[in-house]
Amino acid sequence: MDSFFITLEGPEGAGKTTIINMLIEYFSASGKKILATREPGGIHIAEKIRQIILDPNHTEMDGKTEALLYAAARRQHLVEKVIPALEKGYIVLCDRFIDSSLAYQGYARGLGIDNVWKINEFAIDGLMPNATIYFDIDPKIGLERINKTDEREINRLDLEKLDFHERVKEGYYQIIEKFPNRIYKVDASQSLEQVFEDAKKIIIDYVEKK
Ligand SMILES: Nc1ncnc2c1ncn2[C@@H]1O[C@H](COP(=O)(O)OP(=O)(O)OP(=O)(O)O)[C@@H](O)[C@H]1O
Ligand SMILES: Cc1cn([C@H]2C[C@H](O)[C@@H](COP(=O)(O)O)O2)c(=O)[nH]c1=O
Repeated sequence: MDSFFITLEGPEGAGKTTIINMLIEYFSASGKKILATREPGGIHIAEKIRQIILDPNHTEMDGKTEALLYAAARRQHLVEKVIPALEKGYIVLCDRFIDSSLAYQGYARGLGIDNVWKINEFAIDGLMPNATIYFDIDPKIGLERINKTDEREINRLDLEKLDFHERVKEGYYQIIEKFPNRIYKVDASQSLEQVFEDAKKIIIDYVEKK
């Protein structure tokens, strides 16, 4: 069976984690080999790097250090988990990947999309996602959602000003223009059921097309 590397992207609280869980339940029930994972994290070393990056007390973290730590976590996660799963024929659904670095560090943090692309080129060795689902949400609504729930801790990036989160969304829009054939946009302000239906259709259409 063909393997597929599919990433989910978007601003805070867009619904990626919730929808990934729904997709895993749906596709596992239909007998597909499917694996959910996340960035930064998904394996021991990358989860440790996640703790360092997202600790709300680490306010002194330099932007380039932040970008390099995300790229380091990405490298280890790819080598240890994503590539082996793809080699075994899995559909890998990954909550965030390189586009997060381009939007958050490259654009919103102001390091430059091209500069952040360069350090990530070294980390990913050409392994780009086959397809990416972008969850489009007004950052204000996304932040309201995460502030309302106890299911998730508020991290250092969540605590950035609204202006930063608005720039994250603008950054994603620039990346969508750069990769129009890879990135599929879903309106994440719809009901959870409709967002799930839209994301599921994108995956089914993509997997069947290949
Ligand atoms: N379409 C939706 N309508 C209403 N609430 C939603 C919707 N999607 C997600 N939520 C709720 O918003 C909160 C955040 O969702 P979730 O954790 O899935 O987002 P996320 O994209 O993974 O966020 P982050 O990347 O910031 O961790 C959860 O409480 C979830 O139940
Ligand atoms: C991979 C990646 C992530 N980020 C940011 C985006 C979020 O604010 C956090 C991760 O938290 P989540 O609840 O798991 O979404 O990290 C980033 O800035 N750059 C990246 O490359």
